[in-house]
Amino acid sequence: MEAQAPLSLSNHAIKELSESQAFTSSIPSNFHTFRNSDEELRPEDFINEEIPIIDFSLLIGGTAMERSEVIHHLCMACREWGFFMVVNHEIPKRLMDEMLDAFEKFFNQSEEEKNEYINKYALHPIRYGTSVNTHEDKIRYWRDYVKIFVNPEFHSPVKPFGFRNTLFEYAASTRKMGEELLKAIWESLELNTEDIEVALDIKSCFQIIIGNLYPPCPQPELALGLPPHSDHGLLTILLQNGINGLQVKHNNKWLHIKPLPNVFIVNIGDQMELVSNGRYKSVLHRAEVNGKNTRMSVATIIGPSHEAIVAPAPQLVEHDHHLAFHGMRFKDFLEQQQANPLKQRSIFDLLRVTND
Ligand SMILES: O=C(O)CCC(=O)C(=O)O
Ligand SMILES: [Fe+2]
Repeated sequence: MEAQAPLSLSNHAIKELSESQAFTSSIPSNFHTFRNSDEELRPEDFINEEIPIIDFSLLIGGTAMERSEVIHHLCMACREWGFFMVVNHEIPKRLMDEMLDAFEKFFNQSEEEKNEYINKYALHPIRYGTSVNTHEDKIRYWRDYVKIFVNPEFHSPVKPFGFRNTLFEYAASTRKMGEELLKAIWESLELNTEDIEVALDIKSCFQIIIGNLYPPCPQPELALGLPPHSDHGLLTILLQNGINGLQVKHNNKWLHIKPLPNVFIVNIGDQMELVSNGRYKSVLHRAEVNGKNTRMSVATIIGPSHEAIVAPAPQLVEHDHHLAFHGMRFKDFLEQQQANPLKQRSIFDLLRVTND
């Protein structure tokens, strides 16, 4: 089948493109992504049974013994996997559904309404767009998104009706869960819990909520929704609408992660790898698209405060006799990461301490 010519419009929503029927059988050539044949997955590469499961209720309401078992399990999950599933969390199913529904209504607005939030500046508090970084990327991705900063200052689009209230409640609930998980992860590194505030200024944590929309794609084997990347923060809490698409790299192999009802996937981000002196790995992941269904995800990224200079915890450096990374002010890290094309982990790799 002949490929369509590259699509030159700089910000053309994938949703409208998918619905326009302009590309019913083949997609524009600038959406073609390169994948090695060993990166192709087989259906049997679903591995949910093996992914570590963290029972949140035991972390906050269990006996001392139960809590310490969960923390032990978290240590293994963060070191060997970089991600885990969270079950028995306190976020109501009703709120999870309402959040997905609110984002769906956001994307269902007219292009004119959504385009109000197109913004070039990487740290603008509300940014709607397509692909990853429309102005920088040569390859385009089959994804529309809206990124909203919700803490320490809360922002929200005014429309659609009810979006703001749902976002506010969802942001507060995921932040609470994120803070509990962060404290537990800190403990799993055998660091003093009081030091977490000094190191990361969690009270003013920088929290972003990203709504991702991946409409049906006529050639899903050629396109990607999101290329391989790691997340910039400390933790990402991912909610999905029940459609497959998330893949993570584990032991050098891409694996499918099936979305399960009422379960969050949590992954370690770059700042956690940094502060843990490289003990905990910020995992590479990507999003596939499919030919039939619209996939949606809501990623909540919890980071340190903008002003925190994030560096490996001194106790870990001393214990390991090795400094794995240079420190950097989180805001500077973000500015660079968000303004550049998403190339695996390029900004993060610049902070790695090398011996030459
Ligand atoms: O849609 C997904 O499953 C992944 C989303 C993601 O990785 C992100 O927004 O950073
Ligand atoms: Fe991500």
